[in-house]
Amino acid sequence: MGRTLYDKIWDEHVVRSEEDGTAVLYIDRHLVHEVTSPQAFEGLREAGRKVWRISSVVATADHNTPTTGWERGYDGIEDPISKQQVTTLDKNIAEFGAGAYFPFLNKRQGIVHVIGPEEGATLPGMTVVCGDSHTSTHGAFGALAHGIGTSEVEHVLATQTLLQRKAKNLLVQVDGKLAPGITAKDIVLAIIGKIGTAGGTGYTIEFAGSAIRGLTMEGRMTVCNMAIEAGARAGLVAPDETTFAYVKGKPLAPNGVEWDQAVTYWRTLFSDADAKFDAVVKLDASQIVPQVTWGTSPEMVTTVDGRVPDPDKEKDPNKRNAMERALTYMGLQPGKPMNDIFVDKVFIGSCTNSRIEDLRDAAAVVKKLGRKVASNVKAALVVPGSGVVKEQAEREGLDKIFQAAGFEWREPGCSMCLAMNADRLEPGERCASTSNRNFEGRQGAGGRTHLVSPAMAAAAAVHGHFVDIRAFA
Ligand SMILES: CC(C)[C@H](C(=O)O)[C@@H](O)C(=O)O
Ligand code: SF4
Repeated sequence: MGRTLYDKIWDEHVVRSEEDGTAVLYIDRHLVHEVTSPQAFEGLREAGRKVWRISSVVATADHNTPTTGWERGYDGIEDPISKQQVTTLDKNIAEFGAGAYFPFLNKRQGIVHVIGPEEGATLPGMTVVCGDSHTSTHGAFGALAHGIGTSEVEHVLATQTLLQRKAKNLLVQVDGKLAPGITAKDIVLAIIGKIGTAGGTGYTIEFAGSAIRGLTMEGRMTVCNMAIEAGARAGLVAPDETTFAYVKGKPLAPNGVEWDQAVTYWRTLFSDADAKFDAVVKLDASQIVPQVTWGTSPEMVTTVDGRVPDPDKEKDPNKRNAMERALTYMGLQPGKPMNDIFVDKVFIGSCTNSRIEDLRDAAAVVKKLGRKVASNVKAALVVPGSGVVKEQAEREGLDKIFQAAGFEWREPGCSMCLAMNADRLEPGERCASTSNRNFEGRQGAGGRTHLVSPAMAAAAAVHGHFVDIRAFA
């Protein structure tokens, strides 16, 4: 019988299977950041163990790094705990080693899920892990990428393997042509709106169909990034010419004869025509409208031309309660048109949407509208995902477009995606954000997050409220 892409990568990496279904998987790439690695390195130290395969480790500091004040060096990290996390990673890498390390202030530093692919550290067919739930991002390359916990980080460092149970196969098939202005972010929010945040629980999702094929690598990464918000630990897109073109020439990618051999293998990485999926979900891309979340979970999402839903119309009492609570937290009334929601801050960044294409999308909207950030918007941040993205954007003059319109052009990092550094929302502040999570307090205690695409965030910044970008896309 045919195998799915997931089955193929899984089979290729099983070192040993137990009768109860657990398997020992070999791990090819281990991405490391400062939040989930300190105890893992400490564990190795205490046990007197070394890292099994140093070259597999690619590390960076991203969650706790500030996005301003880099000229002050480490003194620019105001918060002592943040500073300690960043310097602890420096020390651990100095002691244990890494295949590549991009520390704070390094030109190639950035969000771990942006720099992995950018450095060619993420390749098709690999098993990739990181102590971070959004490791699913790397599945865009046809790599089996799992987020893991700190104790598993230690286990992988020490043994190069991970204990896993095989998930079921879910195919999410998105066919058809997207309307102008509709992006990968809208696709994935629409998927989550349809299947819910538990829809992918217990599955590895393969995203397929002509609309997924038509996405760039940046777009595919946006989709796979949010597979975890759909409940799946891993998302996949089969590698193809778009993938190979992106990977070719990246610093850690194979070259010469090894490149040819790699591509020959990568071309075998697809789900066979007779492969069996445990579940299939289909979406028509042409029907997807710009998405905006209204609540405190990514599944609480609607279209920009829609209205805040009414809990009274929900029959399921649990759902009704969750909706009521979300609306209270978000300070929204049922029935309010989404495009009447005014925002206090705008955040364009995060491992979902901080790559060059995302910044181009946002800048294009700013340029087209020819307006400045609206007076009710206290701050509009543009935070490139890495130093490499930042440099590329500056070469293209995107920084000038943003700055001329009143946006702040920042240094790379996780920034306002989560309140672990200086960038955050104040209680009650409402934000149009290109990130991936909108639960209570995510961007700062009492902060209110609306998840949108970069183009939608840029349009909200200059209008001061959500607008349907299809009107000028
Ligand atoms: C800090 C880290 C462990 C966390 C994650 O696992 O995803 C963070 O990146 C997030 O997005 O919430
Ligand atoms: S950008 Fe946000 S979602 Fe991504 S790794 Fe950083 S904190 Fe997590």
